[in-house]
Amino acid sequence: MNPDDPRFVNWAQNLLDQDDENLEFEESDDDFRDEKDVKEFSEESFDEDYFQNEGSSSENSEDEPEKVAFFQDLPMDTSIIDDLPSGPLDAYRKRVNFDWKELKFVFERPDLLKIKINVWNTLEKDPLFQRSEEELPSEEQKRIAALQLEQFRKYKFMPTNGQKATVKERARYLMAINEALAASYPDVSVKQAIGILLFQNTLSTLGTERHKHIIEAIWNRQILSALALTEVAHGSDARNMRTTATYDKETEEFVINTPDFKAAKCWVGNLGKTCTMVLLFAQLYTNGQCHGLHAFVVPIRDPKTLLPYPGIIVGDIGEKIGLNGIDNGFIMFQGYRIPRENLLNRTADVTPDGEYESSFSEPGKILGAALENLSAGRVGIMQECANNLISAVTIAVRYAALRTQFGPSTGKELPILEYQLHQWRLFPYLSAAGVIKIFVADVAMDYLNAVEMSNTDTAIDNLRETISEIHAIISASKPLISWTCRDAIQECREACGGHGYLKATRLGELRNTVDPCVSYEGDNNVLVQQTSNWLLRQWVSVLKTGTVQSPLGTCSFLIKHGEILSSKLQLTKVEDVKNLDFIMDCYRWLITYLLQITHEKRTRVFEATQCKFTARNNSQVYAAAVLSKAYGEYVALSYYQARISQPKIKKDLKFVLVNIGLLYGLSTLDKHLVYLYQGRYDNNQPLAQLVKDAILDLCGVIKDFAVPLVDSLAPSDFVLNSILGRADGKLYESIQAEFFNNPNAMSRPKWWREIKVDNVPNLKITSKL
Ligand SMILES: Cc1cc2nc3c(=O)[nH]c(=O)nc-3n(C[C@H](O)[C@H](O)[C@H](O)COP(=O)(O)OP(=O)(O)OC[C@H]3O[C@@H](n4cnc5c(N)ncnc54)[C@H](O)[C@@H]3O)c2cc1C
Repeated sequence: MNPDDPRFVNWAQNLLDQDDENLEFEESDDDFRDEKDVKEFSEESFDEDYFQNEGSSSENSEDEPEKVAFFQDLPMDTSIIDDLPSGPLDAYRKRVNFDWKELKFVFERPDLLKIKINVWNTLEKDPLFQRSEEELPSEEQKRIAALQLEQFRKYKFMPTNGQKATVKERARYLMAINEALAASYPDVSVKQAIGILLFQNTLSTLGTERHKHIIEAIWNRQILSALALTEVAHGSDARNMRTTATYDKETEEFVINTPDFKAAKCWVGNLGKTCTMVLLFAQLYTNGQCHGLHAFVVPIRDPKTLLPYPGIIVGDIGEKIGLNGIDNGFIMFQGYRIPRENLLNRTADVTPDGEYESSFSEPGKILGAALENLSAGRVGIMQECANNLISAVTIAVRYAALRTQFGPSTGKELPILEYQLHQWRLFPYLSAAGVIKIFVADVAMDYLNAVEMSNTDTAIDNLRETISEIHAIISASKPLISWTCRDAIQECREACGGHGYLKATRLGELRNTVDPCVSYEGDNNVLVQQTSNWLLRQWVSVLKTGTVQSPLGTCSFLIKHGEILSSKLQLTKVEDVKNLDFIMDCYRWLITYLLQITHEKRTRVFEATQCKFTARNNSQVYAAAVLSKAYGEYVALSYYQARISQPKIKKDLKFVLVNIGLLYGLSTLDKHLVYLYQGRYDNNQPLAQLVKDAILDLCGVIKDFAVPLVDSLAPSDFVLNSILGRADGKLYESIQAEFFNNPNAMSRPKWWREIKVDNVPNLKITSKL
């Protein structure tokens, strides 16, 4: 395998289970299904307890495993970070004693930051990556993004020690390179993710020896691909997709057909204009029998001419709300033939004479491959959204520190950052940015560990349970983070007032880039159901056997469910709630309570309808959906708490980290208070009031370090690319430059004659002198 092999991202699209057979709320181990379903690499592999083995259930202690900070021992050379230019933001920067560069190394692993800085410095100098002043037509955006991708592929960003590093470390380096690209050129990053990284990853996990030459061609820059799952009439519901690949034993080929327009593959990135090959998901038929969705490599355009081959109708879907550098396309096949070998056959194959054969020997490895296929792209989205969230809050906080409005007396205006209402709007998102940045970095390592474990030949305890738990974590986290980022960007736009609406702030681009993240790689509202189903299985297990399968410890507390649900709050003062342990206790109670009411509701609906499908669907609102959200927040906070508890973190930095952890925790908990009252956890204590008082106290504390905090989170000005977010604080200078220098700012419009009014009385003011 190529040493640059990125085993970290995948675009295996949304093989989401919506089957009524798939409801596991009562019995979790008597509903095994046949092997076929697993081999289709659907989320169902996780949704069902195929691999649940009673003997291997981990009887966890309530103590959660220690999550080790993995980079505190790396050399922290702050000289790799440029100093910030002096300017009006210094007034806030001088309020703190901590070194913002040292804080940056809590948020970013030094070696990964170095890689990212190298990417950004290289792109900043490259003429092809200079940004246009004007809005370009979408065709031109596509041309430039395609050229930029070609150029990006030529750079060697992998550090020299990368060749010697483990597969997991190389994957982490590649994630950093991709993160750097996504933060600065999202269109190019998505094109690369789909066209190269995810394609290569799927070939590695679902393909075999016979596909190695295709992987080599990818690395030799001879192929750009697309991943085609979604159809016009079906996205989340992959099982009902209707594109077929029917085996013809006479010619030893598959014949691909699109029955009608509703079954056309669509929204597929790179498909519109640029890719030459497609990774196609189609229903496999042999001898008249359907074997479900399988993956095929399908050449669609002649690489020399970029013209489609006969038997294909392919095109671009047209202009989108954003990301117009990407050519999202549609495709229909009319009796289109591909060789038998183009089936990705790691888990099932078709013999030359048309027999369907499955190989089901290593379920742990297959589940690991499924995790890699389904989750890699989601982890990429989590990183991308974390960085976009940081960009948005950086712009809004720097603007708020510079923008003055009103004041206690004439001539004494206050920066809007000083207003409590403004702090309350922005700081929960600023805190979320810090918490999520750390959470994503650490959960990505756990994800890579699980993938690595599934690729080793030695038997590993709890591997299946670990993989299922990682899948549950990611299925809650991708929605949590993309929704948080979406909401944050809108609040930041509004927090910058009218100027925030200028294109040159970049808030609009950020908004449009993050927007589809809630839909692709698993629609958020569908994806969170994976998490609640996993949690419900743990709940059933704990009720029946007193055990849970939670090797990472994210729900091992359920073993004490009785004690948790009977506990009551004892609160007297605001300091009682300004405590991370208190917040974590509240979350443990909340998750346990939500599990109880969700399970009761699901059981009630099932008893009334005898339909698992209805029971699952009618226990989402005010139950399973909230449960997944609360679990996602809890997991994010527990990773964060584990990291900031590292003794090596300096006291002054810890002060910042603890306060933002508290604000994030309390402001998310604030939205769930109704459940804490409904379940009588508060026992008539003044919980709501104390939480609100604490939030406002924390806003007042964070105000004084908000600017250096964003300095430690923010990328360089080149990456941020916002006239309101510049590190030098030259706010009005950059607004003036934008007004004065925008193309045609002061020229008379070419079409002035069309609006000219004749016979206007002479109203010109003339001087009396
Ligand atoms: C910018 C962009 C790029 C994309 N790139 C690709 C690509 O490269 N390749 C590819 O194959 N696809 C791609 N897609 C498609 C994307 O993967 C799908 O849009 C996504 O899977 C959602 O499917 P859908 O659009 O059919 O929505 P649907 O599944 O029809 O969902 C519509 C709405 O119904 C809700 N819903 C559905 N089922 C349920 C349920 N059981 N309970 C409650 N609510 C439900 C969903 O939450 C959603 O809000 C892309 C999409 C976008 C926007």
